[in-house]
Amino acid sequence: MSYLELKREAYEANMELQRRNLIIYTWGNVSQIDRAKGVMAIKPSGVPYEELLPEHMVIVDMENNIVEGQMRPSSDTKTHTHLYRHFETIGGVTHTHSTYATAWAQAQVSIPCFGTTHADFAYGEIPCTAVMSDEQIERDYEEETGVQITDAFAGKNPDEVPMVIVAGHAPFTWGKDAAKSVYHAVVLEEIARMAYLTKTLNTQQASLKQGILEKHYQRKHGKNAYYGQS
Ligand SMILES: O=C(CO)[C@@H](O)[C@H](O)COP(=O)(O)O
Repeated sequence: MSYLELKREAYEANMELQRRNLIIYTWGNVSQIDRAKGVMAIKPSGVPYEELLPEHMVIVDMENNIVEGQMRPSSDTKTHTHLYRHFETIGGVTHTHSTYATAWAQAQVSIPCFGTTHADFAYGEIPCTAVMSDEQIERDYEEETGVQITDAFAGKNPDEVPMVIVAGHAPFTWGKDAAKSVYHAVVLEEIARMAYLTKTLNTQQASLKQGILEKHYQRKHGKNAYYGQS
């Protein structure tokens, strides 16, 4: 894929985020990697989506060096590259401050799997990362955000749970490409909203036990259903 094509795909995914109403002003960002070239295209920092153009996307290598681009890459660049270096099957990363997923992140609570809608897309709970130490924050907040995410996925398969909420911050999602990572961001926001409403209904948690929901995930993904492709 040429840099132009990579920029175009990352650009289209960023615009889909806005079309899906997951963006306020310049919040959030989407990237896509070209693993053969060892670079990603990512949204430039602080540019309103209404003014964004494909040529504004910044090409960055996995050591966070700007390879091509006139603008400063997203302030979350180091988190994106950390995820690409550690989750070797992913091709796209999305970060938003979408309301319900961010509320769970601020509450520092993992999102339980209450039903099959959630289980269609994630195996078990959607983890919330541990709270970062002051030393981590002072050292390098964005890189350490990536560390907190990969630590939260120790023993987990990122293809089975293509989403996470970062304690005190907001969600990150991923997928086989930028478009799929945006799809997972939209799904996560709806799952987070449903889970919040389920909790506020203050009913005894439904009798659906986790085992049934995890079997539901395996049944759906085992049949390689559309949403089974991460
Ligand atoms: O999480 C944050 C800031 O806390 C970012 O997502 C900003 O909301 C967007 O930053 P840029 O991508 O424009 O640098």
